[in-house]
Amino acid sequence: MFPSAEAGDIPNSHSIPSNAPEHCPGTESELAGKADACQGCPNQEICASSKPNGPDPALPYIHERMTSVKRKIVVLSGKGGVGKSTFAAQLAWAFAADEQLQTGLMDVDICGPSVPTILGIASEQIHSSSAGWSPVYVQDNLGVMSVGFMLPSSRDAVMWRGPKKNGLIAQFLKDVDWGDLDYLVIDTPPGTSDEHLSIVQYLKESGIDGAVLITTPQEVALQDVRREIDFCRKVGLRILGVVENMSGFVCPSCKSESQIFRPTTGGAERLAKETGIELLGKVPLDPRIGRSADYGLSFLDEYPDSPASASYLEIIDKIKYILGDK
Ligand SMILES: Nc1ncnc2c1ncn2[C@@H]1O[C@H](COP(=O)(O)OP(=O)(O)OP(=O)(O)O)[C@@H](O)[C@H]1O
Repeated sequence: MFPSAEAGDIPNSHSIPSNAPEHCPGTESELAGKADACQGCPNQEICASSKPNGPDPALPYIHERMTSVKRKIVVLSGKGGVGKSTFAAQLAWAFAADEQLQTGLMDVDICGPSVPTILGIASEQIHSSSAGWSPVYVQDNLGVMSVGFMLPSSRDAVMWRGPKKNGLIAQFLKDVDWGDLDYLVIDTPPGTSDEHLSIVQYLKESGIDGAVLITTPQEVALQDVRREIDFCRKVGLRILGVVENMSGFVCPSCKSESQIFRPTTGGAERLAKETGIELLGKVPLDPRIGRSADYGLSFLDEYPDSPASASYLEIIDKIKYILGDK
């Protein structure tokens, strides 16, 4: 059985102050307070005087484990509820549709793990062996790891502060026996918090291939995506592109499309132009996506001919193309 989530190292947390300049190296960096970007920053003196902690002892183990993962893709969103976990699941399912490809899905949304439900494996538990913790397998070539598997029930809340969350993420990266993976999709909580910084820090050496940003068309969601873009740029995380989710409603009967979020529809297009980031595509609002997720079924398999499936597949093809895998 799975060892307690309490166990393991508690790595250093690091942060970028909210009033940090562009290209802030972060308070844990050896360059804290000393980089060009720090000149004139109100935090410069504090950062320069605080001794950076030594390298995290988990890093070499993480690097060793991650050498057997070819591609690591992080799924981000500024706001909650925009469909990030649903997209991460479809992405993993689509990769795994090719039997030759080994895929992992890691859910680091520690306080709101929805991946086990979306993949229909919420009642599963994690087992450990001498090789590490075994992911839960949805099918032979699709393994999943989530804090959701460690909770007694889906009603139980995880109330952890940053260092404890970081400790679990380090364990997911170094102790999970993913085996050789072609793709590791990492689902994150909304916003830019400890979990995101940990992932970036822990995978710095092995490298993250890119981030996919999910948004809905409303301006409030787009504002948060701008912050997410700023975060990615500050930490040097490559952005593969933006996906506009719940973008219009296609009636399943008459196939006509209604713009639910008028007049802000098209916001992701504008944002993409404004920021020079690729708009990977738009996924329409389709109530069957929510139903499939609630029943733990792959929407792509259930409704392969739907406009939403066509959009998902087009977006996933673009991601593969950008990564040079197509
Ligand atoms: N295109 C879509 N059409 C209809 N429903 C959708 C669509 N995308 C996602 N949903 C539904 O919207 C809800 C929120 O999706 P999801 O849990 O993936 O969001 P999230 O961004 O990961 O949220 P959080 O970060 O707060 O966990 C779910 O019920 C999901 O089934």
